[in-house]
Amino acid sequence: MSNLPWIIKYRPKSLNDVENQDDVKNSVKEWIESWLKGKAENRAILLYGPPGSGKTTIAIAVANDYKLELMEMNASDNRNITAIKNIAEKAALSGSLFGIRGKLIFLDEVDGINVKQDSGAIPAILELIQKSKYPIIMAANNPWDPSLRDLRNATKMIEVKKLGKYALKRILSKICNSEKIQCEDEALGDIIDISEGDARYAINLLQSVAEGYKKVTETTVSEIAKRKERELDSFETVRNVFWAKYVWQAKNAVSNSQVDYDLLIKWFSENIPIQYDNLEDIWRAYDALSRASIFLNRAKTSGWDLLSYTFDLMGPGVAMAETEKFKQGWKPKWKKYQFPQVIQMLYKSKENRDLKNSILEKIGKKIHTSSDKILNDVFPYFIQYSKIKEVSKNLELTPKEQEYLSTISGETSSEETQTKYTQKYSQKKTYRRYSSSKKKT
Ligand SMILES: Nc1ncnc2c1ncn2[C@@H]1O[C@H](COP(=O)(O)OP(=O)(O)OP(=O)(O)O)[C@@H](O)[C@H]1O
Repeated sequence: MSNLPWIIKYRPKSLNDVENQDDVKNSVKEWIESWLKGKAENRAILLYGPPGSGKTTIAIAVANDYKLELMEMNASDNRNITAIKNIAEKAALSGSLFGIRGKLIFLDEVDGINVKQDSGAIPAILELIQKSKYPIIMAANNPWDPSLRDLRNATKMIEVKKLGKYALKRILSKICNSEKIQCEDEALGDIIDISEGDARYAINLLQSVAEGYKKVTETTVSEIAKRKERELDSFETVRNVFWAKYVWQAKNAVSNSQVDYDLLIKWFSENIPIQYDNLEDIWRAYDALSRASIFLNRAKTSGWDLLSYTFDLMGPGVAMAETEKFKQGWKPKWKKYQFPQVIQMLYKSKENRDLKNSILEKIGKKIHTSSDKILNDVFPYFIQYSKIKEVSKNLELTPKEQEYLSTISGETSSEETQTKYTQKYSQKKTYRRYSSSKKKT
């Protein structure tokens, strides 16, 4: 349970728990009750409104309240068209027989249907609406595309407005209480402002701050919000891919990402073993990622049209590596993602290089010699024989430079230092041999 994303853990089970949206709840209740009595004017309803306003939540709550089995499907995934046709066939035949639990069909994201690619999708849904003996709820963010005209005409349209500040505050405060986390009022206010009425975004942000910092304060929220451009986008891309249930979701996540492609590969590489537990899933995900990397390199040299293969492999390839995803009842697992270690190491080594150069410069100034000469002729002996405390004062070394010196010298016995140096030196030689042999070939 603790691994569940909060948007799932705290999704209202009943319409009574859905915050605000009273008009929507009343219209939906009225419609479903008339449906169940066989008196509905409209065979389907279309809930439309901005992301995270509660459309899916309302559909799930209706199914729970009226004890209907929810058949949820994403309309914009073209693999589902055949499934929709099958449901249309079955739904036409079965009907709600006495004693058999009724069903509620939920078609999400009907505005994501690519009419050019899936010309059969809208007719299949229209047929489903006509034939179905079960009620149908559809959801869309933007239902006003001309291609959706027939769907609009075949349904009762219900607008779901974005959530107001008070409703969001109640949702977030309840979560803070249940999770027993310290949440400052002002910090919740900031999360609400940033989220602009999107409950999913607000809850995800709250979870990121709470898991990252334990306390939800104005400072910790602004830390995460400040990093949004730089880091959260990587976190979000990775999360959206791992949580994608459909191929198109995973592909959208990578193709809309602001993160540099090479960097994104490193993010996935770091987090695949964190997200997936099954060894075979991990193997499949790395296999796809390594191919994504090959295509990225080819795209750089042979032409950027190859980039779409990188997207396919890095997004859907990694996302669909998890076999559990294809089973009934799969839910995404919340994992705490990690910044790529390899980049941290690069930062660290750059920082170390800068420290070393500045020490070389300081020694050079004292003995009037170039940094290059110091590096080759003086530095090895300097580390081995000098007393860091003494030279630090003389050279006016900063605390970081002193720390660097003591780390590389290890403040060890000269014998140990010498062994270290010999090893380092022979590594350097090996590297030189390797690079010169590479040049020759
Ligand atoms: N009115 C609400 N009351 C309580 N929680 C809500 C409400 N609306 C949304 N939420 C929370 O926000 C999460 C996201 O909402 P939901 O998935 O229903 O949005 P949506 O409108 O279907 O979004 P999208 O258009 O992106 O599919 C839910 O899991 C739920 O936890």
